[in-house]
Amino acid sequence: MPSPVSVVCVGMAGSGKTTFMQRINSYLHEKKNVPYVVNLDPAVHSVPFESNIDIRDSINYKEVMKQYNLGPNGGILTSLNLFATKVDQIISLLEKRTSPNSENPSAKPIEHILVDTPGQIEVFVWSASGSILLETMATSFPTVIAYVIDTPRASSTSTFMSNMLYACSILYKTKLPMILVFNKTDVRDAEFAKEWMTDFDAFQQALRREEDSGAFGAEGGAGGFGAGSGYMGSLLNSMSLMLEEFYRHLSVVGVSSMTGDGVEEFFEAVETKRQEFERDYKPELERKKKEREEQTASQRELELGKLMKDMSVSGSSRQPPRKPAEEPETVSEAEDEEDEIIKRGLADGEDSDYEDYVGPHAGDDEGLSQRYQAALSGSQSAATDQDNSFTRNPYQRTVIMDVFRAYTYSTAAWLSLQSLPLITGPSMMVTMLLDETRPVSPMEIYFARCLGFSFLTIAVLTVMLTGSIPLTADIKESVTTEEDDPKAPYAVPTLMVTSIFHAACAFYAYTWYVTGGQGLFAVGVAGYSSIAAIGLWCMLFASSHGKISRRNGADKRTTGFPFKNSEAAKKHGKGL
Ligand SMILES: Nc1nc2c(ncn2[C@@H]2O[C@H](COP(=O)(O)OP(=O)(O)OP(=O)(O)O)[C@@H](O)[C@H]2O)c(=O)[nH]1
Repeated sequence: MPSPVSVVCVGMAGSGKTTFMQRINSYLHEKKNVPYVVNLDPAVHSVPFESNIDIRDSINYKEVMKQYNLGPNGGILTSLNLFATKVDQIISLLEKRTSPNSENPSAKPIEHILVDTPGQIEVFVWSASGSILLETMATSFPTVIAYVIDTPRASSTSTFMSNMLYACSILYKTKLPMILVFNKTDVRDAEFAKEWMTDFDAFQQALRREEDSGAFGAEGGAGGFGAGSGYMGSLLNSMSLMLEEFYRHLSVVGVSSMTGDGVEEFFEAVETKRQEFERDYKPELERKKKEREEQTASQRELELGKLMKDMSVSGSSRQPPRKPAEEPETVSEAEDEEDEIIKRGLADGEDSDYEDYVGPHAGDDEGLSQRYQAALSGSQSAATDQDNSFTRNPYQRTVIMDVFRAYTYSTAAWLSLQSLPLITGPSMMVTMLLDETRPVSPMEIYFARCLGFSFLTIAVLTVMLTGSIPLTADIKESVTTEEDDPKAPYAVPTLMVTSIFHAACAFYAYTWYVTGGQGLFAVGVAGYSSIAAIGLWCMLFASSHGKISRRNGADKRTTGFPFKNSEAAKKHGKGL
């Protein structure tokens, strides 16, 4: 099955992009070929179609303007920049939504992703964030640019040429297949434009006609700025010749977003361009992607080498700091200098400092290098795997799981510690806790032992339910607190219940300590509250319901800072 094609609509303000998007969206719905719609225009007040991803849900354009003290264009640009930081999430969401539904294999897969862009075309096409969004999209899906042109306004040779130059610049900037959509054909037929693009003489004649009638430079031949300028005429002439080659790379369709005329033709052009993308653009994109990956890998090698060298000289703290005037100017200079420092350090016998500093692994460069390699390659592969983003930072996961295990073991140890005297010497324990001197009743002994056994049971259950000690030798990988980790589904509930238990016991022991003043209760307060604190930390950082996102480390209580998106909040409130 071919992968879904992404259609990015760009065009000058008022050319009819949004109306066109609405038309192609409803056309696809009619054909029972539901598209996935993305709105990247943060400034649009309302869109006449339902968007699956809307920039306005996460970014409040007016707040951005206010907070950063920007004008409308700066506001749009900054909003796009902020949104571009989420490009990984967007692409993985698109990939997930457009992949076949395993739960419902008969459901028709999504074949089109429609993207609406801001009316300020240059803000999108010429900004870094626009490039990032487009490039990332194109590496995942065949991507086609639909450049929407206001046909009635392009009916004079000069506005037509301006539009073509703009289209040409977009083509060279994005390097993606492009379809010219002459919109509003219900007002003015696009045949003239198609003719001008294929027949140089026809354009020449139109130019001459405009010059002769003194209507040069205005739509519909009404005269205008620069009318009759001979220089402009000859410039347009030569430009039309120059653009001939460019026209050959384009598909041209006339569409009326109002009546729906030409939409079918547009989708035929999309299919042609999709095939062109697969044939001509994809290999080039993949070549570039590979090149970038190789570059990143070699850069990493270089950094690793430098890191190893840094480690080699890290013990030489007695080296005088380098003067600013001695700063190396090139990478090779810097490397030569580092080699020099290493040699000097070793000659001075400073490798003993280094050994002290690095510890037992000193000299085990290969092993160390391998460990760094593993850490670095781990972070690289995770960038493409959004849904496993918890695995993005293996170091962070290890730390979290270590604390989690420390919690479960200390819970088990603390409870076992209390259970031991209760089981082995119940009479002694009861006597210690009695205010009066009297023989201990059998009932008291029974309950004291029962309490001891209960503590021991909770201790065993805690380590088992959290998977800290797996029940089967088949579990080779360590257990996580992931919701979808089948190895320990009760890990998080056990964490919560036991943490509440510790907190309640700590409070109870505290009240007894305050009223009775017995030192044993103070020990109870210290023990229970310390473990409860670790449990709380685990609930915040290790649990799936934590307030701190394990995905990106964001604190969900302050995500609205510095500006809260009240519109999105309202929508979520309504369950939209
Ligand atoms: N007659 C006619 N009018 C159209 C057509 N398409 C759009 N319009 C009108 O053109 C105007 C601009 O349309 P929009 O869809 O808002 O244009 P846009 O490019 O999204 O505008 P910005 O978001 O401001 O850049 C509206 O008044 C539309 O009704 C069409 O095919 N025929």
